[in-house]
Amino acid sequence: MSGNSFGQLFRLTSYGESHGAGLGGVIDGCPAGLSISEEEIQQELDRRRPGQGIASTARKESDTVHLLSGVFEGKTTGTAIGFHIANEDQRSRDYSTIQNVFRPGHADFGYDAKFGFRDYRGGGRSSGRETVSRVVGGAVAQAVLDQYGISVMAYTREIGGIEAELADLDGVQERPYFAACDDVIPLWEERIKEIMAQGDTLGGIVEIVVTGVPAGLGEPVFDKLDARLAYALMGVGAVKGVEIGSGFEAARSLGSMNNDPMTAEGFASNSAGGILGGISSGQSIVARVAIKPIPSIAQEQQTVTRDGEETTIRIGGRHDICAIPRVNPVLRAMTRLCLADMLLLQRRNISL
Ligand SMILES: Cc1cc2nc3c(=O)[nH]c(=O)nc-3n(C[C@H](O)[C@H](O)[C@H](O)COP(=O)(O)O)c2cc1C
Ligand SMILES: C=C(O[C@@H]1CC(C(=O)O)=C[C@@H](OP(=O)(O)O)[C@H]1O)C(=O)O
Repeated sequence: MSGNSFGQLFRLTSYGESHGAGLGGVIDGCPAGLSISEEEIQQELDRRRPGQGIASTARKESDTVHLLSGVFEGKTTGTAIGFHIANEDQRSRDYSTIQNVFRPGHADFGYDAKFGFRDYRGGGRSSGRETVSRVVGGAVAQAVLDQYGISVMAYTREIGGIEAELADLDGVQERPYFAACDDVIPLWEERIKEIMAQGDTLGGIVEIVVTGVPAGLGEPVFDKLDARLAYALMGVGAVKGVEIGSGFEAARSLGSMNNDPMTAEGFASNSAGGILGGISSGQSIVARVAIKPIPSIAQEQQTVTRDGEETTIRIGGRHDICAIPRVNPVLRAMTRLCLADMLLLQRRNISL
């Protein structure tokens, strides 16, 4: 266990740091003969790319993916798929201000406690930039999901406590709210600008909806589909909570309200979020992900040095105001990776 890989049969191993030469990965276990379009992978990367939209870091990267192996004439060959994304705008400067000081809310203290050493050029390995590799992995995983007609949406439900009106969302097939950098709704835009002017940052809630998952996918114990999905999503930086279906609201509900009545036409509601007993019910899978405010704020904060001396820090550099919406394609990618892996595990045991 190195902590750099995700998945059992469909496995992504990633490498790279925010201010190193670049980032990339190897995808193992992808079946042969699946159509892969480099343009589609790039489109997904473009949704996560820094330097676009009001909530984004000013760092400019093209995030151009180079497929190195495992794809020939547009199809997977069944061998390892290697890919690389070069860093182009590191502008690695003098990081001495954070070299020996822990940034509150960031990964510095934890990394130092574990390794006794860290790459202090920006976020290093803990930077949100690490998520480029997940987006490529997820785009390839979608080729497995395409065989089943499964699609995964990730869109914003809430920014800084302001909810998207449900009326806006109901009945809309594509739910684009702040799923890309330029479709922010006015109330959120206002809030982001206001908070940015205060040198502060924001969090929010992203909802994931998966359609087309056949009933019967998952495992009855330990590797339950909901457990694996929560694991996949919690492994993304800045994620502090995952709920499936009615989630935490279920704790305040009643059995008579929370149960999904069953009719000859199917389930009458979806409090379960599409998963019963760790196995898909055939309904849409619904998960909500809580994203914390970006830890790097422009205000002065209380902290300590690596020697334990009290000090203050004001963080400079190029930072997001909110990880949303750049995190949305990352969460979609993790959902895709999780489902592709579960489908291959299931295919090995039972035909679906
Ligand atoms: C897409 C994305 C972008 C992020 N951008 C920033 C950023 O610009 N500045 C920052 O301090 N943290 C940013 N974060 C959050 C940190 O990476 C994260 O809080 C840190 O690694 C600590 O991990 P934790 O929050 O899961 O404990 C970003 C995270 C993601 C997923
Ligand atoms: C560059 C990206 O976002 C970065 C995410 C990030 C962090 O701490 O998570 C901090 C900033 O970069 P640095 O590592 O230089 O401090 C952001 O600019 C990206 O996502 O591509």
